[in-house]
Amino acid sequence: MLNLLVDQKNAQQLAQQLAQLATQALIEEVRLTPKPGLVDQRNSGAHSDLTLELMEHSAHSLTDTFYAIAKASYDYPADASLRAEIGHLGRIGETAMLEATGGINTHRGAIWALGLIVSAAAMHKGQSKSLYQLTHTAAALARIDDPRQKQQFSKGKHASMRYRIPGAREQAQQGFPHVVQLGLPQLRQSRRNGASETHARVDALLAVMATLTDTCVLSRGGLAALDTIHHGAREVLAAGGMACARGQQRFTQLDRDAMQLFVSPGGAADLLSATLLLDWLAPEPTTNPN
Ligand SMILES: CC(C)(COP(=O)(O)OP(=O)(O)OC[C@H]1O[C@@H](n2cnc3c(N)ncnc32)[C@H](O)[C@@H]1O)[C@@H](O)C(=O)NCCC(=O)NCCS
Ligand SMILES: Nc1ncnc2c1ncn2[C@@H]1O[C@H](COP(=O)(O)OP(=O)(O)OP(=O)(O)O)[C@@H](O)[C@H]1O
Repeated sequence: MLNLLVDQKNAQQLAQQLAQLATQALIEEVRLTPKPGLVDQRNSGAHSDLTLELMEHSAHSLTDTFYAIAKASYDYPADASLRAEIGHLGRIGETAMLEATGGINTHRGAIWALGLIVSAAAMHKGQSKSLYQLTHTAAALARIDDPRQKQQFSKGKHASMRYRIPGAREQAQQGFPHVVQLGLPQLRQSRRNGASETHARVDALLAVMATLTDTCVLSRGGLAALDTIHHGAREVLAAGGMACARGQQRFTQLDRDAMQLFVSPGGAADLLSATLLLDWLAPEPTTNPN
């Protein structure tokens, strides 16, 4: 699949492939189990209105949006006109998601993060395998003002202003530092250490959670809850991660804390999807045995 992507010259085929990969990243994120406070295969975490089935249905409803974003971005520069178009398509995607879920927000933050990465990959015609090039291009697009963006209330914006912390917008504008510097390196390090793919992915989620100013957690639980989540995630990793018994014991505590505080690290989950997508688009260079 990856070789095909690199050789791809046709806008339509590339768009199809990117849309499938983005959808797959969402599906694999939600199926990953266990995740603290989040929807997974065990339960709905700290969500009374979300289920695994609804999240998967939502993910599939977004394939057309990712396709349209890739098609519009193919071989284009990150300029004001593309920003306006991608903003427009992103909002159509949000509407499609709400129609598919009966008005429930399942993937708003994910449309933003994955939409920008899909756009960047298509701008480079699927030919860039460089993590930095892809995230720099996505960031350049995110930094351009969207002329058609309405000034409306959002819980994320409110939390960002109230606590004076960066949220989803800034994470993208800075080139996804929690993915590039934390999630992806942890995913690959855990694999190298011999962890199973599931454990490596949970470790990657925890590496993001350990410092992310997640407006989902802040909106519901405030700074004290965010501190508990940060501390808990760090402790699991410090105990050796999910591949070892002590890490798993500490994880159980974090899982209980998230449920008791009734918080869900949705922003970290979105960035795990972004980590998976970038892992596929910009695979780790294999060392030459010679
Ligand atoms: C920037 C977005 C995410 C709005 O974010 P805002 O902070 O206003 O808050 P909102 O509460 O609606 O959504 C935030 C969501 O982001 C995720 N999130 C929360 N904290 C973080 C964080 N620190 N880092 C990354 N993601 C986070 C969570 O899933 C959360 O639910 C986005 O929906 C938007 O502006 N869309 C407009 C359409 C657009 O321009 N699309 C272009 C690309 S597709
Ligand atoms: N597995 C997951 N479980 C829960 N949320 C997830 C998961 N994966 C991604 N998310 C992200 O978490 C966000 C959920 O949003 P949030 O928790 O703010 O829900 P809400 O309905 O807007 O708020 P609230 O439930 O507090 O009223 C979505 O935008 C989505 O992108």
